[in-house]
Amino acid sequence: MSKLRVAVLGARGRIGSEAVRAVEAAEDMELVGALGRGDRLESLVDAGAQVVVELTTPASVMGNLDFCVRHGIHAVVGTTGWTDERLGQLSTSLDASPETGVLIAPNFSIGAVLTMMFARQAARYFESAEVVELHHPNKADAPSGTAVRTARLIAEARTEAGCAPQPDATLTALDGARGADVDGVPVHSVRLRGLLAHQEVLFGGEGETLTIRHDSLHHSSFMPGVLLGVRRVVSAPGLTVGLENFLDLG
Ligand SMILES: NC(=O)C1=CN([C@@H]2O[C@H](COP(=O)(O)OP(=O)(O)OC[C@H]3O[C@@H](n4cnc5c(N)ncnc54)[C@H](OP(=O)(O)O)[C@@H]3O)[C@@H](O)[C@H]2O)C=CC1
Ligand SMILES: O=C(O)C1=N[C@H](C(=O)O)C[C@H](O)C1
Repeated sequence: MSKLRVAVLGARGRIGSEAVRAVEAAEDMELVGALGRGDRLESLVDAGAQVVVELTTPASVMGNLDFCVRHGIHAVVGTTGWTDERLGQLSTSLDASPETGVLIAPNFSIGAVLTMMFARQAARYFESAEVVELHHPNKADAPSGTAVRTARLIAEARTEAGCAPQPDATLTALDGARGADVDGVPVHSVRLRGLLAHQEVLFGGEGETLTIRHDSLHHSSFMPGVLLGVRRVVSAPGLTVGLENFLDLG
């Protein structure tokens, strides 16, 4: 069987360099490109890349994906910064290239994906829900893409179930004391030397709380998800948001 021809964008970054090693080690893949800032995207076409793994910055990702979609190169995207407007823009460009697949994965680690799924499941049963994400201090953005996605899934589940808005009678004395409001769910960001990527989802009801916690302790935690995304995106045309769509979660 022929190997999948894969290129990594952001190849010298923290997660990109790990992805380069993971693709090189995968028996069913061939690394045909490892691009950093300033490298020519045209080299992806010259190298015959079938799938790009996009791990750059929110400022670069849209331009890179525009190029990939226009050239029929599938993409597995871990880069953050996704708004409804950006997703709409990407969907529109995919309409013109209907055989191309793009996976946006807010988090590639299986534990983080399960955290999001469990949080969505729990959301309707508790009056209160808050998300605390904790990351290394070099992270480019806050809140994390994972935390925003988690909060949105919680909010959607609560709306579908007809839940009332969360109780909160606090008068805040300082801006930011209650975190960022993501569709009615407070999201708090911690940046601390020594950490990598961590998240707690806190639920509260009458006389009880539930905490779901996930810890990524090394960038290797994201690699099985990256490789799964690469293998599956080639037969998933259009836009897929969330690695859970490629997992059998029962
Ligand atoms: N979905 C997931 O599971 C995960 C997602 N992420 C996300 O991935 C992204 C990268 O994170 P991280 O590796 O920590 O960040 P880094 O800053 O370590 O890496 C980003 C890399 O992208 C390079 N870059 C910037 N613009 C371009 C471009 N146009 N073309 C090619 N390369 C470019 C940067 O180069 P230079 O340094 O020269 O600017 C840098 O080497 C973030 O959005 C992060 O949140 C991270 C971990 C897991
Ligand atoms: O920048 C990181 O490190 C990470 N970014 C992603 C996010 O913003 O959710 C995924 C993971 O949390 C690591």
